[in-house]
Amino acid sequence: MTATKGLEGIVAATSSISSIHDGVLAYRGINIDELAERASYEETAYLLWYGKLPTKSQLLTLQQQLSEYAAVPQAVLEQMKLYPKDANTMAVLRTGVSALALYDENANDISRESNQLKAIKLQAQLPTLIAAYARIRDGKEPIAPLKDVSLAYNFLYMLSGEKPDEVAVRALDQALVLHADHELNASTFSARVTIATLSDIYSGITSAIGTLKGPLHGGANEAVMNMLSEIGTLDKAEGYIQNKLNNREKIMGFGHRVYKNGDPRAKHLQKMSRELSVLKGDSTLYDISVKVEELVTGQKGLKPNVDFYSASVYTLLGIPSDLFTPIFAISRLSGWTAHILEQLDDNRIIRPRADYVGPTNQRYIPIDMR
Ligand SMILES: CC(=O)SCCNC(=O)CCNC(=O)[C@H](O)C(C)(C)COP(=O)(O)OP(=O)(O)OC[C@H]1O[C@@H](n2cnc3c(N)ncnc32)[C@H](O)[C@@H]1OP(=O)(O)O
Ligand SMILES: O=C([O-])CC(=O)C(=O)O
Repeated sequence: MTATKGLEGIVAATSSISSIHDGVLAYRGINIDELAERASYEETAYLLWYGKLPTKSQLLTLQQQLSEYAAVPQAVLEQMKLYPKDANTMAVLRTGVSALALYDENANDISRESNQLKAIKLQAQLPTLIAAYARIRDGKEPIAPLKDVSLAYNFLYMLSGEKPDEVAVRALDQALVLHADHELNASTFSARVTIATLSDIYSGITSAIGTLKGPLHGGANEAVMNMLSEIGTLDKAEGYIQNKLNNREKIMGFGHRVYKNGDPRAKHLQKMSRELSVLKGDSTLYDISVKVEELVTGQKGLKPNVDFYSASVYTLLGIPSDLFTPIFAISRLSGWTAHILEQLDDNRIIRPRADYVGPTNQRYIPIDMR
């Protein structure tokens, strides 16, 4: 038995949810470029869950369900008020989702019907949880979700209490479409591993949130923003990046396990970043990002991944950087839960082997002889 570090190149599941072939990402066979331009996040979530695009009435039903379930139990909000105000927002989300399970009497029902409904409920509740904590830690009261608005609209509204503008809603909606699923990425894999033991969906999602949190995965979008803030001005970009590369440090938002010739989602986020900069009349962040890309791609051949331009997009939307990875979770929730349903449809416990390389033929030494 020989191990492959990081399971690179290992095919660990069959799936019909999303595919990456020759650098093309597709959800249920539809190219992400087309979905990014034309689909709403709600349509995308439906597509991931049910395998086909919704009809008008199916979409309406989903939108009504998302509205109906968006409120979170008051007890969970009260607990959030007791969390430290400087808690890591992904830790808050992980704990919040875990708490939601305590108030769901069907939490441990793993039938397909119940899991599908819980997937919709979690999709509806995640934005509410995140927006509530963002306000609580700023000393404000959470804002109740609106009915009959899109998920992107509701999230922006619950953050500020103000009607978000159309451009911001469309930009966030498109970012959510782009992040919704990505084959067997680390967090999806951890959700599948958890659920394959026949554990409940909340456990699967808390595993996934914990996995997404790391800076080599979803946490990279916040790390990109920290880097752009440290750079500060365009003239400092070159020295900053050169110094990191000389020290063999990783540049966040670059590289990918699967894409070696570029991430097909990055161009959409770059375009969005450029357009939002123009609207804001300040292109500092965008210009620094482009310069960083030029340097990193030029010197290392590494291309930006989905996290790189999302950092400037979210900042230009006025969103604080510690909400970037939670926003990624809002979007990936549809992918995670689609994979959970798929795993349970044809389940087998996921249990690979390890190539043991430690000492052998050792004896027990009594404690007073060690
Ligand atoms: C949503 C997502 O999860 S997208 C990924 C988000 N993560 C990041 O942006 C973090 C930065 N990127 C990385 O750490 C990596 O590229 C990963 C984690 C995405 C992929 O990791 P792997 O597939 O294991 O790539 P691996 O680490 O083998 O990279 C190959 C080489 O490129 C280098 N490299 C990879 N990414 C970077 C980077 N961002 N900056 C500098 N060098 C890099 C590695 O150091 C390695 O060099 P070496 O061969 O001299 O040791
Ligand atoms: O697939 C991966 O390894 C990382 C990921 O989640 C993505 O790129 O969306």
